[in-house]
This record gives sequence, C-alpha cells and structure tokens, in this order.
Amino acid sequence: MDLCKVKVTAPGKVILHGEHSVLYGEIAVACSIGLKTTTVIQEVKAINEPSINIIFLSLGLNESIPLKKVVDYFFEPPFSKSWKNHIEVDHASHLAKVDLFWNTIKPNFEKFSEVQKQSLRSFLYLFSKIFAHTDLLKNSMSVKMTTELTIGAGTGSSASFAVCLAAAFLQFLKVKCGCNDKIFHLEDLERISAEAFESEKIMHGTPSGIDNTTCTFGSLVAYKKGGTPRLLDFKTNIRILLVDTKVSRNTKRLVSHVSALKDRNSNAVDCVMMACGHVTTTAIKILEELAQDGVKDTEEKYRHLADLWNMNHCLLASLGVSHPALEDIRASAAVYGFGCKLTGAGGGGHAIVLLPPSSDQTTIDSLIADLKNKGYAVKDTHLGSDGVSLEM
Ligand SMILES: Nc1ncnc2c1ncn2[C@@H]1O[C@H](COP(=O)(O)OP(=O)(O)O)[C@@H](O)[C@H]1O
Ligand SMILES: C[C@@](O)(CCOP(=O)(O)O)CC(=O)O
Repeated sequence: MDLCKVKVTAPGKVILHGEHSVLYGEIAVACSIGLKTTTVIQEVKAINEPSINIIFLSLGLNESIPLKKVVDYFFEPPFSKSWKNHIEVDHASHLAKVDLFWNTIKPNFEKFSEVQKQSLRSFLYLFSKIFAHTDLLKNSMSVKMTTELTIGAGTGSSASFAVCLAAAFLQFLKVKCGCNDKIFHLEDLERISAEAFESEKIMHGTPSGIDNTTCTFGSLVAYKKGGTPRLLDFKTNIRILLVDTKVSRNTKRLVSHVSALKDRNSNAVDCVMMACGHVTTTAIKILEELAQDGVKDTEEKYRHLADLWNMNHCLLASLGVSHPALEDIRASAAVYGFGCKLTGAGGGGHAIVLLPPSSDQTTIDSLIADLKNKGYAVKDTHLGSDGVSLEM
C-alpha cells in the first residue's frame, strides 16, 4: 500500500455580535473567516522504531514519540477495519491518562510552555481517541500544523487547531481503512466537531461549542446560552479588515470585570445586554436579506449593518471592555466612513472593519496604510469561508 498523505484546512472565526451579552442569555452570532489552519499528515516508511513526529510550527515545537508506546498504552481491541466504530470516553479520565503518558514519556513535560502543553495534550487526546480501535498504524508519521491565525487573540485558533487535527486524523483513518472519499460527509463533520469540542474543553474548561461548530461547518452560527449552537441556513461573504491591536488580553479577567460592573449597576447593565441582543437579532436579519438572490438596496443594508457594528462596539465600550488601541482603530475607520467593532472579549485583541462591496479600493488601501503606520497588523479577508476541507 502507498504511503498515506492527508492535508486538511479549517478556518478561524470571529464573533460578529453577542460577545459578553451571550453570557447573560442574549443571542450571539459567530462567522468563519478566510484565514486558515492547515494540518498535513505524512506517513513515512519506518527504518527503525516507528514514531509520531509532531511539528507545531507556530509554537516552535518539534517532538517525536514512539508509536509503539502510544499503541500499547492507549489502543485496545476489538480492532476494526472501519473508521465508523468510534468510542466515547470519559473526558476527565482519558485526559488524566494522556497527562500520565506525557509525563512518563517526556519527564521534562512540565518545562514546556503552557501553550505548548495544551496543544500536546489535545494532540494526544484526539490521536489516542480516534485511532484507539485500529491496528493499521505501522509506519512512522509526521503531523505538521501551520496557521494564518494569531494564536490566543480571539479569532478561534484553538478551535481551528482542534477541528483541523480531528479532521486530519479521521481522514487518515478513513484512507487506512480503504475509503477513498474526497470530501467530508455530514456524519464526518458532526464527528469532527464533537471531537474538537473535547479539545476545546482541554483548552477552555467549559466552552459553549460555538467555535468548534463554526470552524467545522463554516459560515454563520448562532448561539444562546444553555442551547446548542445553530448553523444559520444562509451564507455571507462580506469583506472585512481584521485588525490586530497586538495588545494581549485575558478573556477571564474581562468577563469578571463585566460581572463586577453588573453587581454594582444591575439595571443599567441589564439594559446594555438587552440592547446588544437587539443588535444581534437585527444584524442576523440584515445578513439574511443580503444573502438573498437579487437583493435590493444593498448600500442601505450595508449602512444599517455598519450602524449596528458601531452601536455594538459602543455598548461593549460602556461595559469597560474596549481599549485605547481599539478606539484608535475605530477612529481611523470612521475617517473613511467604515463601521468597526471589537470582536471577542475586547481589552485588546482584534477589531473588525466592515467593507461594503461599493468601497473604493484606494480608500481601503489608505485605511490599511494608516493602520499599519500606527503599528497594527491588518488582514484583508472575508466572512463566511468554507468550513473544514480536504485539500488534494
Ligand atoms: N496552530 C496551532 N498550533 C498549535 N497549537 C495551537 C495552534 N493554534 C492554537 N493552538 C492552541 O490553542 C491555544 C489558543 O487558544 P485561545 O487562547 O483560546 O486562543 P484563540 O482565541 O485564538 O482560540 C494555544 O494556547 C495553543 O495551545
Ligand atoms: C467574552 C465572551 O463572550 C467571548 C470571548 O471571546 P474570545 O474568546 O475572546 O473570542 C466570553 C464567552 O462567550 O465565553
């Protein structure tokens, strides 16, 4: 049998509306973006002991572990020739097993950075879960991960990482089982999203599931606390600038800040949250209208959407989660008449600028130049890119 090679990409995401207010019961909507993570798994003929070579380029990681030790420790019969016989595991005990393995195989495991440790834990968790009942892994393999996303800045790099990894493992298993599918079917996507959710739990404790759903299926996903993330049945391809303030932020600290503000100003904060909810609902309606064939009054609809982005930002700023750099970016966008808001927890991280289709390219170029001159990183991209995909 030929040596197997699999290449998978998964997009990042932005929260369009509903950051913070989602924690108080209001609806949120997230959308995939045109910046991707890529995983390549390459099987290599084993000369000595077969190994798994893990290369996470963005984290400067290049680690090898013996395949046989992983197999002996995690894999168990009944072995199957089908990729469909997947098993459910208890999250906490499986993770404890993963941690024990890492600490045994790499006695210096605790010396890795937190970011590296989280990625290695997620890697082995998914690897050992997805391949647990196969006896088809005999050769060495390298698993190489690269990303266009900034890691840890609210654009879904952890979900994109997890979705990409789970999808690449699943596709590798399918090929090893003799399946030549060139696309992911709905049942594959559901499984990939569910596996990625387990990795998100490792990274975040109690994720809502909106990120892994968005990075798996692409396009727009709505979410209300206590419910299941819901894929919206229309698409968008709005052009945006994704502007990185390069100011690091701590989501947990910002969430606590809002909670303390609410303790002191309950009614006022409730009203702000409710207003955010109205903004989200109206924005979803406009996005749906813009997605229709033969849509009329496009300009007006984009103007309305820009109002909502601006309003949403100011509501969030009233909660104290903006930052001078975010306000600076908004001021630059306003000079050229573009709507702009923070995305994610705020306090730094990213802003998004809405670029209507009628926008003049020279104007956009001037804004990009202004932002870059001020030291921000700018990516010209679009909303609503495809979800996880196989690359041939
Ligand atoms: N390309 C990547 N390679 C390896 N690990 C990654 C990659 N992208 C993200 N991660 C993991 O995801 C974590 C980032 O999660 P988080 O702080 O929530 O950021 P984000 O908001 O970008 O998802 C990192 O600590 C790292 O463990
Ligand atoms: C502030 C919050 O609403 C969004 C956080 O977004 P991000 O992780 O910064 O993209 C928190 C949450 O929903 O868990």
